Amino acid sequence: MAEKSGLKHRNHSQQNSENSTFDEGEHGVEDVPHKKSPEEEKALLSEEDALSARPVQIVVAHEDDHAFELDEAALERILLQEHVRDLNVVVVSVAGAFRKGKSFLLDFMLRFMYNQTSCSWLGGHEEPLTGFTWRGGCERETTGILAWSDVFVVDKPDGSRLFTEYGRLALEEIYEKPFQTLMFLIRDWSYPYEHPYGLDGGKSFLEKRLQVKQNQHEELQNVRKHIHSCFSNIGCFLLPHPGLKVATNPNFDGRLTDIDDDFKTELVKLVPILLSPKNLVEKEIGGSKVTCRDLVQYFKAYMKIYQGEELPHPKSMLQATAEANNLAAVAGAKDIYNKGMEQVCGGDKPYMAPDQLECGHANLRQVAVKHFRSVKKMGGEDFCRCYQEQLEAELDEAFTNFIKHNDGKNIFYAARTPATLFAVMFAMYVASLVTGFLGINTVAMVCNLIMGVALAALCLWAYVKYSGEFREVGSVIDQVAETLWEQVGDPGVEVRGEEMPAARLLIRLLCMFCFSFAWALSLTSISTPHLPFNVYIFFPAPFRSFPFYSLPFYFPVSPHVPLPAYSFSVCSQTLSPVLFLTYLDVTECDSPKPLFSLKPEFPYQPKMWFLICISLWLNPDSLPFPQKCAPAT
Ligand SMILES: Nc1nc2c(ncn2[C@@H]2O[C@H](COP(=O)(O)OP(=O)(O)OP(=O)(O)O)[C@@H](O)[C@H]2O)c(=O)[nH]1
Repeated sequence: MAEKSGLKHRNHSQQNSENSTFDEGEHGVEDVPHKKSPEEEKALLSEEDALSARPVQIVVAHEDDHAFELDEAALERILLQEHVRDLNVVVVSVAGAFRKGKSFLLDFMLRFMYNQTSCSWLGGHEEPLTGFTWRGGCERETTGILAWSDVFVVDKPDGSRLFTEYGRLALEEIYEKPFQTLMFLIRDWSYPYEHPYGLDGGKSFLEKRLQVKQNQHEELQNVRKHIHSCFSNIGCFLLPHPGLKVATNPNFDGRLTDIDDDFKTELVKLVPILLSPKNLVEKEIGGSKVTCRDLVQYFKAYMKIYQGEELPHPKSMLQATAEANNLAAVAGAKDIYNKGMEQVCGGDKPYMAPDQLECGHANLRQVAVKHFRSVKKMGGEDFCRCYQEQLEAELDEAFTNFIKHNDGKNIFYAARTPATLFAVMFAMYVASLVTGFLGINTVAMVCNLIMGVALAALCLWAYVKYSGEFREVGSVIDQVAETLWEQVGDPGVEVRGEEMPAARLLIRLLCMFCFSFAWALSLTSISTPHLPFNVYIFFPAPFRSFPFYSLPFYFPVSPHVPLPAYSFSVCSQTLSPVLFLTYLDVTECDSPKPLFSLKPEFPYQPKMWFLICISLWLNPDSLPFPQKCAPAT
């Protein structure tokens, strides 16, 4: 294979090399996919487009280690453009040994594609030839494979009834032939008196050359016998010599005035034979038309088998074709699924219920798999089943991304991380209080430490969300919180006969804590200053007149008595979650005080009431309703 490099420029510094012929050879392949749709035809045909378009290196040849590398991104930029990727592709390749004038010919083909509606597509007499880089001299110019960056969109005529009928009858035959059209182009043809220039002369010449003779080497005989069974259509074109200026003048830049008339006359016949819409042949592999998107898969598959030092075995080529064939069907089916899902829950669609999303996924998955199965593929049933499994796995993976995307639109989902971190902080706070109270200071310290870490994580997370920086750190925090949520959420905890995940319970408790704390702060307190430390017990307003108010607070408050001993519920069973906050202030008193005093100490706290509102909103059924309360005696 060979070559095209550099952008649109030309090097005329070297002289043209010795005469050579166009033929199929082991060197040089340059591919130009072609297409057209009516709306875009005009735009595409404009000269401006031609100026912005350029050759793109899609296969890079590493000459040192004799390896080829596919530039997937470059190929995808060309073939996966929105307006062409699903259209059937026509591939026009010019292959031949180096220095044979492939780029030169391709540049005339480009002129035709950009100006095919005009009869003077060949160009101005003094106009230098541009497009693929070409030059004179004996050193090779192009390496690897280049493709033209513009994909031409062409409306193929339907053809006459006869043509379709022929196509139908020939279908079976075409299916069996792996390749479509092969055109031998013989340049510098010097014997027009034996075989005239052009297609007819080429045909008679080729027939003679492809005759099988007994005295030929067996291998030559085999090539001649098999070539017709490989290609649906074989042709030959005899092109005259372009003239001495083309071949020997180092300053020749492709202008028509320097090219012989005979050559130009035949060129004007040759290019439309190859490129006029009615002559274009859509690429078919295994009997199915290949789209631009499929072509990407074929490139990838074939490049894999060309990695080795040796030419690939025909069997591995067939396998690569079957592989690419299936991969192309997978890509097509995935595209159907993705487009469908975009309609269902795309970026501009609002959050949707998970079960509806699941339902949409199930339907589209079925459609995609059906499409995959309906596409004609090579490799047999077992081979195809592997790819169907791959497709199903990829669709399921895509679905998990759609779920994430959908969840991202749910503001409550977004609040999961801070809620989890907040719950951790709260749990650690309570644990440190209890363990500290019990004198297990090491554990209390660890709990405090975890609380500090959770707080730091919460602040960091808030910063990441606000600034959009350190997103990786943010996603790690999200992941840890998610895991915690799932881990804690898994084991169900029964609360009032209701199965409740532990995470939800934790949040519920948190709400209750906020509520009670806020409530208590705004109410009456009792202090017990006769003790070595103050004890504040806050009662909600509705219970202010209850008899136990007058009880002497003579609790054996000591660091060895667990905190829950000081907490008590006065509500009936129906309102069990009512929580009275016992707040212990362990600062020592300076002087002896009366046994206890009853005084409204805390001013009204607006912020706390705000918290109550939030608690109510988040979890209304966990809140106490004092008016219904039947206090315990
Ligand atoms: N004799 C002759 N020379 C030609 C013909 N067509 C092009 N040339 C000349 O051949 C030389 C090589 O042309 P290129 O188009 O660069 O050839 P290429 O096959 O692309 O070469 P590489 O990029 O090295 O593979 C140039 O000087 C052309 O002017 C032809 O039909 N006959």
